[in-house]
Amino acid sequence: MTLERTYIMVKPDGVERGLVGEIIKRFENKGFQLVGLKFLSPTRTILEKHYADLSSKPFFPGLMTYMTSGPVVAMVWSGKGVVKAGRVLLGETNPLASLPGTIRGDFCIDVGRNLCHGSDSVENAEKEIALWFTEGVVSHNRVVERLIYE
Ligand SMILES: Nc1ncnc2c1ncn2[C@@H]1O[C@H](COP(=O)(O)OP(=O)(O)OP(=O)(O)O)[C@@H](O)[C@H]1O
Repeated sequence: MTLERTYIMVKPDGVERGLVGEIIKRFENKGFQLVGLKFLSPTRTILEKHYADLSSKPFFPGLMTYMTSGPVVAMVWSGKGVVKAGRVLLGETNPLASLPGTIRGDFCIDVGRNLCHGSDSVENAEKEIALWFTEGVVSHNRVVERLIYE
């Protein structure tokens, strides 16, 4: 079975605030599989590609300053429906509109400090994985698979 994949990134505020483990834990608890993980200081070049569709927005310069303010944790998670479910785990783009129980609903307030990124479609997930994980990801058959999927 080829499972869906998504690109999840803990942004610099999430790293600085010590929420990397908490964010990973929520994806692990759900049953999704971690297949890519790295800690890096993103360049403007990669961020300009990642956020290309937002380049004309008034908040774009601030977004670049925020995203280059420190290291990020880049991850690829795999599982049934993981793109949509990942966005549910993250919460709304605006944290004040996010319900308690979501990452943004529980841990942040401002849209420009919303802790994490999650791909918004299967197509964009694959583009983002290709951008951030040029070296590829791990291929591993977990033994717990039959306890998570029927
Ligand atoms: N009005 C805004 N003011 C400041 N920053 C914003 C604003 N809107 C979006 N952003 C920032 O740009 C990021 C990307 O915006 P987008 O509209 O693609 O939302 P998203 O897909 O929910 O977020 P992400 O791609 O980070 O998961 C947001 O997560 C947020 O950090």
